Amino acid sequence: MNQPKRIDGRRIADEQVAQIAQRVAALTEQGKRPPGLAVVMVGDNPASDVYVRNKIRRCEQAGILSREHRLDERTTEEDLLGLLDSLNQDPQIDGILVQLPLPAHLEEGRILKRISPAKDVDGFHPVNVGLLGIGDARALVPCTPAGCVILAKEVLGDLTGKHVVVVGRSNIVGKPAAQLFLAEDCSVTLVHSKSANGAELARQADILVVAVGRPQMVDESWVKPGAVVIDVGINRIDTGEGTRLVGDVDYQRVAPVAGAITPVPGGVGPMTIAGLLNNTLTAYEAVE
Ligand SMILES: Nc1nc(=O)c2c([nH]1)NC[C@@H]1CN(c3ccc(C(=O)N[C@@H](CCC(=O)O)C(=O)O)cc3)C=[N+]21
Repeated sequence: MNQPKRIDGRRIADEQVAQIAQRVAALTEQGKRPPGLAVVMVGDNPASDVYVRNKIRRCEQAGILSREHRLDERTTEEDLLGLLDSLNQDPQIDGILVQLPLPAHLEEGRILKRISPAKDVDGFHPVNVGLLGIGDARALVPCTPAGCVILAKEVLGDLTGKHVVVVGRSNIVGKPAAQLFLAEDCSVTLVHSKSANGAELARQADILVVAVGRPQMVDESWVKPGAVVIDVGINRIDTGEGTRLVGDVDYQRVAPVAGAITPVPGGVGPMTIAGLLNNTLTAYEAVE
């Protein structure tokens, strides 16, 4: 394997955004409307703020129309559902994203179900979850797991027969990542907080995907020499002299063992946004 160890998610995401921008430019040059994305944010969470700004900036780079809806922290569920209904009907809007986490008084499940599956660019609606589960190509697929697959393919090429261990079983990353790698003909193991022997299972992975939300939890004892390690975590930790972003993987300890590894930042994060733009264009193409 003649590959650099550090997988440059930012560069790969830049390439994807450039490709999306070309496809969008080809549409608008024909006089067609651009694809449109609505980002809905309730309350202000400083981390969400950064992500939402990144999303808007990337939309601009790609020529995708973006609209930001910032709602007060105390917005009622009724008002939020009303906004989603109007976005579902809006002919300029192809993709709707409700930034998570939501304030506690809003029930996430009910809200995510209100987004039209055709505009569900996060891939969180039960219809899209189901389409992904049965391997239907019409599914809008969750952006972060889609980015993980692209990064693994960037290093390994065809993934057929690879053993993927996914650490974490969330609906937004772990479970859909398992489905997407299965669709690539991988063998897939899901490891989670109740697993009896997580590190031992993880050491069998050709591709280790870590999405647990615990800073630097995975060390070299979880990694088979030469494995491809994909770190989904983004945790802000206090270093004593300011804060720093770290993943769920202890990069310093794991990098010497791994065949390739994604850094944080600059790994999976930028790929998530590229996936969002890609889904917005896919949703557009389904209606135009
Ligand atoms: N409905 C919904 N969909 C999401 O996709 C969603 C969400 N809610 N809530 C929050 C998480 C988090 N997320 C990230 C996106 C980009 C970066 C990203 O671009 N990170 C950069 C920079 C990070 C930084 O500087 O803070 C990097 O890793 O290099 C990170 C995290 C999307 N999320």
